[in-house]
Amino acid sequence: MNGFAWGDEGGPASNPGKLGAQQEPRLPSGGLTCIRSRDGRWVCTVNVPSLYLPPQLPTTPDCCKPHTLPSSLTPVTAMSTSSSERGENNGLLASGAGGNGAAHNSLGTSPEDVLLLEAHSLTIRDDSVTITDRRKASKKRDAAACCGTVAASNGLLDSNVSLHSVLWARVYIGESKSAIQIIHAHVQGKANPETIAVPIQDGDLEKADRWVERLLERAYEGSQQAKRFKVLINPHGGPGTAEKIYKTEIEPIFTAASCSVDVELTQYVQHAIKIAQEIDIDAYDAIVCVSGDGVPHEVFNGLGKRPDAKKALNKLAVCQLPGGSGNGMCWSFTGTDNPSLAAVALVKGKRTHFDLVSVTQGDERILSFLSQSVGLTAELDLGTENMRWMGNTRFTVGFLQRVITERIYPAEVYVKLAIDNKEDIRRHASIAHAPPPAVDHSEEADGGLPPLQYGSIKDDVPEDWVLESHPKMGNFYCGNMICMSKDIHFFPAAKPNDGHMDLAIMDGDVGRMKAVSIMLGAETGKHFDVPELNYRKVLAYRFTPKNQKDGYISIDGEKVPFAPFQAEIHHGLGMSLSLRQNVYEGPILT
Ligand SMILES: Nc1ncnc2c1ncn2[C@@H]1O[C@H](COP(=O)(O)OP(=O)(O)OP(=O)(O)O)[C@@H](O)[C@H]1O
Repeated sequence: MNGFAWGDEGGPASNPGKLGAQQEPRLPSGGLTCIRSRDGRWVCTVNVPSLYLPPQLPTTPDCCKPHTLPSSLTPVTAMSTSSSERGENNGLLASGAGGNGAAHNSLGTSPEDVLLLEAHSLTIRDDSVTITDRRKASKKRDAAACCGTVAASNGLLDSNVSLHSVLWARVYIGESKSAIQIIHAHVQGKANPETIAVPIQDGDLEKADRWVERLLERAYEGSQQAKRFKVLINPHGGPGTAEKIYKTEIEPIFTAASCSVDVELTQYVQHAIKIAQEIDIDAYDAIVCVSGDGVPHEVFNGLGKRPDAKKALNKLAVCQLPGGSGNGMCWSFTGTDNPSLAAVALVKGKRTHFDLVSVTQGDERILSFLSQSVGLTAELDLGTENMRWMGNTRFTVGFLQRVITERIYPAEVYVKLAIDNKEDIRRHASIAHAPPPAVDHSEEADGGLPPLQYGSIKDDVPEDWVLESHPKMGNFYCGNMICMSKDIHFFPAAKPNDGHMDLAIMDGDVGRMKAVSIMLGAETGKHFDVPELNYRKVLAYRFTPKNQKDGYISIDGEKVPFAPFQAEIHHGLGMSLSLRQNVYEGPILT
């Protein structure tokens, strides 16, 4: 064992009594060894597993014989991490992506992860990169080795940046000075690009180049570097602030990450359909909609109208950054509606297939990526337009207004069931990896949209579909994504690419308190267990309104005629970028 040491005149504060009488090393449960030195001071070492140890180092500091501790072997517990990286990041940077590099660091780093310069050492760790001032560090270590004084203070390491927040790195060659520049997202409420510059000598340029390449590889593991974005901004989306949000919060992140951007404002309703129909799919990696859910809905449908629809839907990731009031897609894939944090998630995002749904109504075939709803939810989507200025709050106010009336929306529903009980759904949701896409999504795949497996609304209902009468239906809600808007994880069992739609039906007469508790439970996914919520996984369904002349039907938040419609899933037909591959961000069903 070995480690850093610190001294204290009175012995370790946490355990002075036990250690006071001992001259022999003891090993308390925390992996700490404390001995009293000749001058009466207590010196403690943190025990680090032997994997840390360079063979030439003794197991305890050899008094007055200073040695150099390679920075790659610096005990991880000694690292300092800025408060912003620890938690003020809306959960995004602190996830598996590693907000606190120190806590997650593992024991080994390979030689190419370490760059030793004259004054600094730079080390790529499991989920962070550390930059150490070697002179400062070695002075402190020498002092510790000789005198048993402080070496494990925060001053030992100068910078520790999570790999997730590394946006770019380069070797900058100036006329008189050269430097490695590490551009990272510094998070304080929002993410701001900041540059760390580490001076390098001319003789180090080659190895610096190699190290920078290695850093970018590690920082972008599983993800493409320097993505090419077609950005569509709806200047009228949500509260009408999308353009400003893009300029102030999103563009700086894209620029810092060396992404190329081609920005276009949508000019009119359905403009995004035309753009997606005509876009050169080889020129971009993703279409990023800074908008509500309406623009990505149009983009999917524009891509779906192309003769090479399948290829286009596979090639181009379609993403949303928050420019609307719900921003369900942004929440589901990035876990936030903070524009700059979501932008970091896209820049570092991993390609994830996800399921799309074909909805047929009359002669139309519409692609749906988010949800179809009738009753309460549709009213919230479409009947609260006059409250758009409230942003996300309009859904809460709208809900409270409507739940009082306990309205019902009678309907007849045919379903093609996949999983029909909550226990099995829970089990399904706990499977970590999604099955592979059921359709051919290879780059070579060509042709328009996949054919409808169950026919359209104009065809007879297939024989194995189950007929359900819902004379008191209050809410019909079918979705593909876990999160519909902030704090509404209505489909906690949804997975991006499981080939199922999640269908939730609730009667209108369950009682106001029950309805409120279901909506409140959606924050954590607890509503899933409420018996009054009928939750199934389905492959297809047909919805027919009964005994009503008019009402709202919402497809991805867009109003369609109040008439029968039919829906079926297309396994993994769509593509997006997600913080974690094949995973939605949100509560996990336990
Ligand atoms: N320049 C424009 N003028 C008018 N309408 C537009 C314009 N650009 C896009 N639209 C339309 O705005 C509609 C809504 O778009 P979007 O989803 O971005 O915002 P939203 O509906 O306000 O968002 P949310 O549903 O989250 O409140 C879409 O149908 C789109 O066609």
